[in-house]
Amino acid sequence: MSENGYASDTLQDFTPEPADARRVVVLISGSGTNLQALIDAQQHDELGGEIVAVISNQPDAYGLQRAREAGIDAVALPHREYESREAFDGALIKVIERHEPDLVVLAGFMRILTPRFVQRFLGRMLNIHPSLLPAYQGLHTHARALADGAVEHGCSVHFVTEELDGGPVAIQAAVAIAPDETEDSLKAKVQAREHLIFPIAVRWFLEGRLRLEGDAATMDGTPLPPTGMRLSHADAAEELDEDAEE
Ligand SMILES: Nc1nc2c(c(=O)[nH]1)N[C@@H](CN(C=O)c1ccc(C(=O)N[C@@H](CCC(=O)O)C(=O)O)cc1)CN2
Ligand SMILES: NCC(=O)N[C@@H]1O[C@H](COP(=O)([O-])[O-])[C@@H](O)[C@H]1O
Repeated sequence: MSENGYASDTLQDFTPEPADARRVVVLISGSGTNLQALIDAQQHDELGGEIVAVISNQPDAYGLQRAREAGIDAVALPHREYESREAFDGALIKVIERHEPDLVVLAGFMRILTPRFVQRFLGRMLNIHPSLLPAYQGLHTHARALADGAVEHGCSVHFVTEELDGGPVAIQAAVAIAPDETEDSLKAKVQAREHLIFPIAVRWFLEGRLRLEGDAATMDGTPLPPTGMRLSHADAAEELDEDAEE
């Protein structure tokens, strides 16, 4: 019996895992600027875990080079070498599970994942999407927002579910669309925000603060609204600075 009267076997171990014990696998398809933001956060002890592997369905993705330069296991798994989406996802599951992740991160991963894959990692898989979900699910979000004459756009970090870009949102950041905005200038604005909110979302998940509970994302046990938490540029910078001071 412990001093406080509880049978020792009823006491849970509340000691959080050390940050370096929390393992992250990142899936990419391209340039990897979001991956780089995660790598940079890790190197400044702001990620709350360690990226143990980067996997790309595109063998020539520059993000694989970013991983190698950071000393991270970089794996090319060309989806075109598989006869079906299910076969590719099956191979992808095996590669991921070899690295025993606590979290799978989609950082510009451009393949729709099968229900089997999603169910395997449900609740521990986050995606960054270049719109203010639920607006503009799918592809070509910047061009669509411009074509609609939208005055606001942005990005969302969400839990991945079977519904494409329909999972519960954790964090959003918004940008204003200028009258003379181009697709390239809008993409640059949005990506600058992505590089701030994605590392924050990953860290909050690895710390156990951000979770998927049923159909809702929760933060410190409180359900989030369908559009998650809206972080301003100042909020995000402060969140990262605070961490840097710890
Ligand atoms: N089941 C899910 N799979 C994926 C999700 C999700 O929420 N549920 N998020 C996407 C990421 N994504 C947008 O954020 C996205 C990626 C890819 C596509 C898409 O249409 N892909 C095509 C191929 C396109 C190409 O190669 O350029 C396809 O897979 O046939 C839409 C949205 C990741 N997966
Ligand atoms: N629907 C998925 C999608 O469009 N994702 C988007 O791909 C880009 C990848 O850039 P990166 O490779 O430089 O991180 C990011 O802007 C991300 O929001």
